[in-house]
Amino acid sequence: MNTRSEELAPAVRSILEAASERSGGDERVSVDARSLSEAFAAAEADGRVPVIAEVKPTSPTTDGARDDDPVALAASMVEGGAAALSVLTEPEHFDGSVENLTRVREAVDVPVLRKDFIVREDQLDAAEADLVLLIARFVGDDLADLVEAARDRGFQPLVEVHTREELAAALAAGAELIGVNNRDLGRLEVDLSTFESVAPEVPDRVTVIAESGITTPADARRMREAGADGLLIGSAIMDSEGEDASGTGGDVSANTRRFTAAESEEEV
Ligand SMILES: O=P(O)(O)OC[C@@H](O)[C@@H](O)c1c[nH]c2ccccc12
Repeated sequence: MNTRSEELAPAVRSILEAASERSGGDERVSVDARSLSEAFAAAEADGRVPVIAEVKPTSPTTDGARDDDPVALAASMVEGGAAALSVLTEPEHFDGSVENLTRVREAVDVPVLRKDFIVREDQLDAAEADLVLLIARFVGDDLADLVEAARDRGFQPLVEVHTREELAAALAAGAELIGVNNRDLGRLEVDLSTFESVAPEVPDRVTVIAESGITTPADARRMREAGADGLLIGSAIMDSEGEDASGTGGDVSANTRRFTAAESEEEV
């Protein structure tokens, strides 16, 4: 593994240590995946911004945790127009679980991404999902093998990058779905100009998703103008803070709608 661990934030180092020790599934999974590109096309046809809404109970950069039922959260996200969902399965730092993912996927009919720190092939077998995240920086030279291993099982691999170098590695590994993470895993800081500088290098045939730090509808429009086919949004949708008298700040469905409706006339 080529993780350049000396450049990683301590929280991320601890996440990776835990990930390398986590066991995978006993049996190889075989999934019949729901297509992300079809889900994005359906959202576009309907005038919705294609949003992957993320069920993330907590994270190293979040204060507090949300302990609502993940299935109820997922249903609200779909009601708010989310084209797809992302479910954290990392247990130690994000309060996620494979069980949450499985229950959510059974309850909705949109594609579901498994969000975790996969570093070995057997870890792909821990759960069925439509998409799996592979983080270029953490898998290093194993990227092409993991992309292939994921496809062999029926998953659509989403390869996460943060720099142009990682983008080049993702393309060389045959990635067709690429997420540009605006969060730097070294300092854990978010900068939306990351997407703006990396996205122009992505070939048209590749689907590109802007990840992290999208907190307002204006941010969503900014990422779309920079070429995002879809947006991955967690905290701003999960947020129960900022609840106003009408309670809308904590309403996951309304929070989702703010982003899916960011390009429509009646945007609020
Ligand atoms: O909560 P945000 O800033 O909207 O970010 C969502 C998502 O991009 C973020 O959770 C994320 C991006 N890449 C990851 C890798 C692992 C865990 C989490 C992530």
